[in-house]
Amino acid sequence: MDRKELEKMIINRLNNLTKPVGSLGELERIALKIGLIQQKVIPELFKDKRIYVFAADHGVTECSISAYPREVTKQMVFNFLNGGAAINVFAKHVGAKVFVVDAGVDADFEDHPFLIKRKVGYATKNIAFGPAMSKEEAVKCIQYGREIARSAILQGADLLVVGDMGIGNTTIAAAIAAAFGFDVDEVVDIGTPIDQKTLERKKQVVRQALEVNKPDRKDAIDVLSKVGGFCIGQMVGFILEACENRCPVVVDGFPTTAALLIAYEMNKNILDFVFAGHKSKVKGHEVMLKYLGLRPILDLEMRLGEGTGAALAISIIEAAIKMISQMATFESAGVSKGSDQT
Ligand SMILES: O=C(O)c1ccc[n+]([C@@H]2O[C@H](COP(=O)([O-])O)[C@@H](O)[C@H]2O)c1
Ligand SMILES: Cc1cc2nc[nH]c2cc1C
Repeated sequence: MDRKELEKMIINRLNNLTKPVGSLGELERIALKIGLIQQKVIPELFKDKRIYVFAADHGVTECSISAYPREVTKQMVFNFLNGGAAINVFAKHVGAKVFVVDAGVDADFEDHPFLIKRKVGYATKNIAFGPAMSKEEAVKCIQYGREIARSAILQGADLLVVGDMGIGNTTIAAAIAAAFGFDVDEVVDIGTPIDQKTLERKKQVVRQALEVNKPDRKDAIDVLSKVGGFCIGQMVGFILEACENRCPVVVDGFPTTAALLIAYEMNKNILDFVFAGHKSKVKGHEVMLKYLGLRPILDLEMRLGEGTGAALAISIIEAAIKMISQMATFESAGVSKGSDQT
């Protein structure tokens, strides 16, 4: 069936459910999007929901731009694997599994069933003084991310959430946004709670990173290698591969959306498969989402990362699927149609 025809059939079903036309607002748009992804008028609930938290360290932490020390990245990886982090609690709440990817944490880890080891380095170089990584490393990151998504889908995953963990991630995300032309003042904000002086330094670091590296905004790999990170690069590949295989992806906050920006530069067709799980409290996030034309599902003033906002949004996506698949129609329930019915 062609896309236009399917879209018409889904909208027709939505309008025939026992509710005034359009009264379930965004839930109706979510149901339509999932139907188009699954190519079904009545979409199915997910059978294998997975959250992948990409962790890595950044050389830019040398510039003291975070409220927390670098070793928190490694410590939080242990916390994820032990089930004690917010993402573990929310994942359980929505019935999803959590996988942790070591994309470039400054530590070595023992094997663990939910740890995927794809270390590209122990940390990137400091973007304030030169490129974060080589072009080869950037390409490798994307390839690793693609492999992770491909194997998840082959194993049966039908909904993927992308989460991030890395001290310094909000500086890197802001540098990526600025490299694509967003105003530094618009995208540099508090990530972990820092004082005004540190915030000014963070802005200065981002400006310096752009001056020193001169990333070419038309070349996504150039942006990734110069001002990106190992976790960001793997998220780029992960998002691309999921979307190219028609698997819905839910992005989380500011760092994961910076990865989406790069992925979008590489393939402009991916957004039909992407949901913005929430709007982060970090101010640059809203600007990026507007640019991408994505409406966040939740707005809970969260700024944690790890995939937490996206994980919670799963329950809304599932409610939208249940709405279109389980509600009665005017005909089946014997309810009179109003003048708003088509
Ligand atoms: O997702 C967000 O919007 C978000 C906003 C602020 C902070 N974070 C998380 O906090 C860490 C980065 O904070 P920072 O201050 O070190 O850049 C990193 O692990 C992110 O996952 C995440
Ligand atoms: C404790 C802590 C947990 C996090 N989870 C994601 N980013 C984080 C940053 C810190 C500091």
